[in-house]
Amino acid sequence: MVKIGIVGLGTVGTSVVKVLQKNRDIITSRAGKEIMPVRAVVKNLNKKRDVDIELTDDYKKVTRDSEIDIVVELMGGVEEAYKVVSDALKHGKAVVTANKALLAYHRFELQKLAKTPFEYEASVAGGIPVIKALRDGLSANHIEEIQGIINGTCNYILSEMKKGRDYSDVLKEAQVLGYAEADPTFDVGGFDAAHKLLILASIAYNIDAKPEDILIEGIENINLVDIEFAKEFGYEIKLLGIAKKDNNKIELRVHPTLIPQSKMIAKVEGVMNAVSVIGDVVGETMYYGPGAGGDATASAVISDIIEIARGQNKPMLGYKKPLEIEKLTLKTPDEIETKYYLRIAVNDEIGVLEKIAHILAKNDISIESFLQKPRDGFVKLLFATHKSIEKNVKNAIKEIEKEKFVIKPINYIRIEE
Ligand SMILES: NC(=O)C1=CN([C@@H]2O[C@H](COP(=O)(O)OP(=O)(O)OC[C@H]3O[C@@H](n4cnc5c(N)ncnc54)[C@H](OP(=O)(O)O)[C@@H]3O)[C@@H](O)[C@H]2O)C=CC1
Ligand SMILES: N[C@@H](CC=O)C(=O)O
Ligand code: NA
Repeated sequence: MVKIGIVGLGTVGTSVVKVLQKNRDIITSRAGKEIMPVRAVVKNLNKKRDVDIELTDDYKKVTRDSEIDIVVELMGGVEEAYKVVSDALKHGKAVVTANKALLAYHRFELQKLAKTPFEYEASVAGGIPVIKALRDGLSANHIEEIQGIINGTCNYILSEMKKGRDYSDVLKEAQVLGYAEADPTFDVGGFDAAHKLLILASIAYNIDAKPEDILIEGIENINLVDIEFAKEFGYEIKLLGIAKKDNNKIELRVHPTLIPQSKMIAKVEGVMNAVSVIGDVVGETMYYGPGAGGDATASAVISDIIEIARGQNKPMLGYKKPLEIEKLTLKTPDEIETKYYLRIAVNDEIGVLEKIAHILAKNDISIESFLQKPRDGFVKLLFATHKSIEKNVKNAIKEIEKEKFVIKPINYIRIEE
């Protein structure tokens, strides 16, 4: 028998206990042993629970109990969770976690500390086994690129906004459905997707970067005008996490992105996630499934528990020896190169277009297409650029915004084709 202690009995923890019971037959056969949840750590002992399990509010009763084999961390947060997980590792426990925020900051320290198995499938794209795909299935490949919809809450919000629904109503619904983080600004601000991207990048490239090192933009400023423009021009707007290798450099970024409707990833709706991984040997592979929610996440957490119960012990990030190839360096956000959509609201005056075109050209930005939409008393100018450098685009935006004919801050969305 394998005994587990669960730290955190919220959306995911409760589902883990329920699924271990509901699917006990198949889980026991696959693990070769019975898996028994013996105790759960919670913050509030007085809260009513949906599952019957011994409770404590002292995590050491799990991390230091000699009877417990695996500590499953499902409490969230960074420093408190780090304390719990490192205590478990120091006391010889195997660890399973769904906590991407913890891993975004501490994965390399935890890797050093872990002498016992450490699994984290649920931390990226919920129920999709993308960590196992990248760490195991694609381990013969140099990874060229990863692109993914890796936040279920944002994809749900963007999908519902297309139906004309209000942003804040949909966000509230995502919280009720158990998709959102305890603090939903992590979702809509792009930080949760960034945490996941950093985890994927560590497996793909062994790169140790922190959220502060990369470009992160959320969906808070996306509005119906952008969504309608996207539709009209054959694009969908998705929050993407992107990792791209460019010689010995790597770019990591999270931002709302215009994607042609014909692309598979553009068709991913609601809470579903999708991750495309391009390997130099295999070519493009794609993984699709539910990215958030109690049961989908529990499916991934329990797959890790089964793997440990079977006696498997793999290197945490997938590397048994130091890299033989040259270490990649991280591009600064300013160095990123992609296409951009700019929406500029201006007074309807002679010479405006010429002035804007001049500023763009001066900053080495070439226009791919252009559209002008008259509105009551002003004009909306929509530009799509050819590939341009982020720093030049930001400079051009600043310069154009200084012009008196510009009546609102300029909106921009990056394009991936
Ligand atoms: N929800 C989802 O779809 C997914 C979530 N995740 C990750 O899984 C983890 C759990 O998420 P979720 O279940 O949604 O979160 P919830 O907020 O629903 O649950 C958190 C649980 O942890 C307990 N807890 C929080 N802080 C402490 C503490 N200091 N000491 C003891 N217990 C504590 C809470 O106790 P109490 O009940 O008493 O308040 C609660 O039971 C997070 O890391 C999240 O990012 C990953 C993939 C998907
Ligand atoms: N809040 C996250 C939960 C899963 O990781 C999301 O919405 O994707
Ligand atoms: Na996963």
